Amino acid sequence: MYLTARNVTKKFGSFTALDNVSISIAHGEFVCLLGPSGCGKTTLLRLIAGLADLDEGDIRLEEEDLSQTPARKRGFGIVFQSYSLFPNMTIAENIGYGLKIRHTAEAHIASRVAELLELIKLPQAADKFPGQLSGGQQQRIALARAIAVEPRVLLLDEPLSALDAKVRGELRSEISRLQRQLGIPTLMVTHDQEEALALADKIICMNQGTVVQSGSPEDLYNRPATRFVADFIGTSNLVETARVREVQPDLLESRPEGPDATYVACIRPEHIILKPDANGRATVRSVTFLGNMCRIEVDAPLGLLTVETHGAESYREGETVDVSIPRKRCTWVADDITEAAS
Ligand SMILES: Nc1ncnc2c1ncn2[C@@H]1O[C@H](COP(=O)(O)OP(=O)(O)OP(=O)(O)O)[C@@H](O)[C@H]1O
Repeated sequence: MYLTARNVTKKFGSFTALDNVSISIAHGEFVCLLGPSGCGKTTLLRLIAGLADLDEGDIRLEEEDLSQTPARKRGFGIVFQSYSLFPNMTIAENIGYGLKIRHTAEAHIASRVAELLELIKLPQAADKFPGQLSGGQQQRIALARAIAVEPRVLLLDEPLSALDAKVRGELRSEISRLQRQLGIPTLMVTHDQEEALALADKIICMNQGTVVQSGSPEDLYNRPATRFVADFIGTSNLVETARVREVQPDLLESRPEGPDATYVACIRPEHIILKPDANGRATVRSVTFLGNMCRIEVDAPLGLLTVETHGAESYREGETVDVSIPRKRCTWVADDITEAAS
């Protein structure tokens, strides 16, 4: 592994913000730290950046212990949520800043800045000031400034969250393209699961100061380990074991051993098959048209289910339908919420 954080613990007074967290990033990998507000993502990023000290554990870059290396010597590029450009410097001066403080020759700075402006598709912006650019453009400049010095790792802290939806989508593609093109190992903090699914090679899902699951976007979506992950990433229908046993016992075949309270069935909305059926045992409660699909709430023997359909079939509120769930589409997840409560 290229960058590792091992058994990292960080406390603020008596509050444990990170509890024995371990993560790793491989060469060229794009890793997202994903989790709800307050779970410790930013704290972990700041420790890796060297902007705060950890209480226990270590952070290594290719086995080199970084504990005594100050932030500016780590050779990392950082982009924050707020664009944090220097308002009184031109765009060219902003991008070249890191090179200038490293005493790079002026001619080299100028050519590197021009190259980066091309790369981020803002070749005309060199002599402008940050205030003359849109939020999305400023964030691209912040990105160019971070990569100007050829960082060993790129750290992104919610870089898209201050932007409106359309610009966010564009910049998301831009970040993805740049990261792949340059191959810089990247760690991005986000609370937006869609963003993490779209960008990451690996998602590290966190909750309450711990890592709850990490893996590829496909792994986390298709094989969530816990109720928390199933709920946080995408939409899930979660059904208690006892209810499954009563209504559709064949779904129990893939269930790991354990008392009823330890696992719940997780069924994704797109895996439920609806059929119009006057004698069906389920009733459509609501239908929401979302353009490329319909989201339908159905009162079914398994409970209130959310179903997504892409088909031509349309449904009306109050209509009786048949609901079926293919056995292999049911995943069993650990009921961490029950465990925590008991
Ligand atoms: N300097 C600090 N002093 C005291 N508590 C802090 C400090 N920094 C962070 N915390 C607490 O540690 C917890 C984790 O904060 P952190 O900013 O890492 O969360 P986050 O997952 O990045 O959330 P968000 O998405 O809201 O930024 C929070 O409960 C926060 O209040």
